[in-house]
Amino acid sequence: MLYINNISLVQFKNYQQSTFEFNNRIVGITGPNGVGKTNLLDAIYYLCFTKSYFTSNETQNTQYNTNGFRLTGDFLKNGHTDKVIVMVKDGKKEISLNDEKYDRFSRHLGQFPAVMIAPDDAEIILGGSEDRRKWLDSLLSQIYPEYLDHLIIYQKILLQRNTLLKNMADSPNADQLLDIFDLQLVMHGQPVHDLRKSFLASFVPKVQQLYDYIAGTHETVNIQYVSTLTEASFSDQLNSARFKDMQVQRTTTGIHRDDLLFLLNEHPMKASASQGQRKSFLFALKLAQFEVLKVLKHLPPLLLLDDVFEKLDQERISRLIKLVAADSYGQVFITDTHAERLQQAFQNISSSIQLLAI
Ligand SMILES: Nc1ncnc2c1ncn2[C@@H]1O[C@H](COP(=O)(O)OP(=O)(O)OP(=O)(O)O)[C@@H](O)[C@H]1O
Repeated sequence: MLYINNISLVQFKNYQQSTFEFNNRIVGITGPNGVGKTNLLDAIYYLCFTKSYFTSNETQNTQYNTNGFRLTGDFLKNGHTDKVIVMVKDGKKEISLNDEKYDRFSRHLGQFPAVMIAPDDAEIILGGSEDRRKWLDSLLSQIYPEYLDHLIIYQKILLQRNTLLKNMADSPNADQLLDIFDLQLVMHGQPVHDLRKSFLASFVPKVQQLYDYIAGTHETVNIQYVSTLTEASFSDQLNSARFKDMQVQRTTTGIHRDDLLFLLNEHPMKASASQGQRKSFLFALKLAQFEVLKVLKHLPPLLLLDDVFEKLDQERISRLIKLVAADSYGQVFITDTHAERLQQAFQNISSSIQLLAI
């Protein structure tokens, strides 16, 4: 099991200096709008992921008019206590586990798995292809370490290739260089494509199952993987697009253009699904992600649920609460402006909840 027992926040967003003790598997965080409920969830997320869920700009995480923040959390993982400390000062970040500093933060990733579900996640459906790739990349990087390695190299080569395309006139051996870049793009892009494809094929049935449960009815959901690499071999595509790439001065084909098409009853969700249906789908997507991580990490991740009650009808809320209260889930944090609503929802299923009023 994975639990966080307590957390201390110093100069993190609106928290000057606060400590919270968590003594239950289900923790409700309540209080009026703007009091810092989401910020507290984000602080927990930060300790697990070495970054905020919402922004990579540390100035936004640091309390106004201060030059840094500190987060400390005591985790209980399979019977052992682990202390994680994050310190950000004057733009410099240090992270330690049990007083040992990390030289690479990526080593921390996956040790304390967590899944956040927040209202801004709607961007995964409504935003651009970049939002969907970001979600998929973050998930697959946690599952397959080699995925992140390929992706980082691919992006580096892509940048170099695009720079070359912009400076063709100054590069006498541009064609040879492009040949080398293309080989490397294929070498690192193809495995990313293959992992995205095989993962989604096994992931969609899980999402469908969870969607049906939350919605309480069957509506077909699907995730189509849209990639130029499915149409022809990547190296052929790079070859045939080379002239065009030179004209537009960027790489027009490859996994950096991939997208996911979310469908509800075979119609694009972005255009036709209601807000409640979209939200139910996002829950299904994130809870399927939770299940995948749980199997892989051999323990249930922390589940951080922000503003879950908005836009869901009573029936869907009840089913969701019943699901996350089940023993197969680990520690769950839920924010809500209404303490009574939260308490009632868990009382209805005879589940205990710690209510933390901020
Ligand atoms: N860097 C910062 N320094 C100080 N305060 C900040 C900083 N960033 C955000 N805040 C404050 O944090 C508050 C927002 O907190 P948060 O989003 O956690 O609220 P919430 O309780 O989740 O609200 P809601 O119920 O509306 O979702 C705002 O009052 C905002 O002014």
